[in-house]
Amino acid sequence: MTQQEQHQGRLAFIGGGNMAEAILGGLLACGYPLSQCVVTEPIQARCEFLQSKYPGLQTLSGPDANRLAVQGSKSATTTQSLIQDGSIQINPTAASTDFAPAEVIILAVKPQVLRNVVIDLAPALRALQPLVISIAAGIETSAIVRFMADGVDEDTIAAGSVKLPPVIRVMPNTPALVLEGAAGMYATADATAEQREVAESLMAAVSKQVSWVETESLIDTVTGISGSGPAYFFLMMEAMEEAGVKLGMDRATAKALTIQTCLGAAKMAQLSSDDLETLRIKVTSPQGTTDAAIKAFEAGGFRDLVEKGVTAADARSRTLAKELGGSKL
Ligand SMILES: O=C(O)[C@@H]1CCC=N1
Repeated sequence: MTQQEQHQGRLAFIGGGNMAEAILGGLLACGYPLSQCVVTEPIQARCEFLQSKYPGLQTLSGPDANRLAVQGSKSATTTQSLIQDGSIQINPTAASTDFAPAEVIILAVKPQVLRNVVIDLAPALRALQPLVISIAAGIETSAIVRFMADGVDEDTIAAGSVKLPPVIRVMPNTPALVLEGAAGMYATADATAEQREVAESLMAAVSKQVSWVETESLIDTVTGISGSGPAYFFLMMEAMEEAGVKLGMDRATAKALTIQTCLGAAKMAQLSSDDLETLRIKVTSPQGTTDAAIKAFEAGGFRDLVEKGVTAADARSRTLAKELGGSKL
């Protein structure tokens, strides 16, 4: 989807943390109209930070903030009375103080609070049918659908007289903060091709790699690879920096060489037509220095260890789904 074609509808971020900020920042950098965005965030200081970073951004706090962001306000008088009774705090200098209903909702709250947030929004979501995009780790679309159906009996849902909005689940990663994200996406069957495209174009603003998965359980694997993955590379870089220091190098030099090596290797891997193994072999002269290092890594079970790490993250994502999306909650 080109920038001209990019969806520019009313967008509500529910939660204004790091990932919401990354996605918002990327969209604004791509020309998404600021006046079409609203961010809800319970911490007032965080709202002020976002307002100063993105002048004119509409932020909402207070008990009615999420509902107002999703369903809009019937009139300026209604908004005024919500402000007066303390139900919401708005940015009065925002580019837009008109609260039209949102077409796309990005659920960017912590997984632990997602259930209550969605249940609170359920009537508005059912009435307005926005596209719902969740970036919460470990919460399955079926749980989100169940939260959206809160208060409606199963027979009514099954009969189709109450419709639930489609849900697209995304696992982004923190390099989105520097527009270098990698994201995995999964859509429920009722999401249309156009809605998938809208979600993809929003995520592509901050992610160089966007991959759809056909089964939702693969989102747990995306979490194990790219969601948690930046931390694995940071760990590897920490260890390399430390090794350099132990061998007598100053920390700043060891750090700078490590970071550039990581970046350079990633760029080669991305641009080269060689596979990863071939690239490794090309650096490794027989009986040379790299050969010595690789043998030490292999002897220490490096590949097994990496597999164990990725598998542990994947398993934790599945457990979170049970803990946070379970019907008991
Ligand atoms: O560690 C976590 O739970 C989240 C999910 C992926 C990255 N961070």
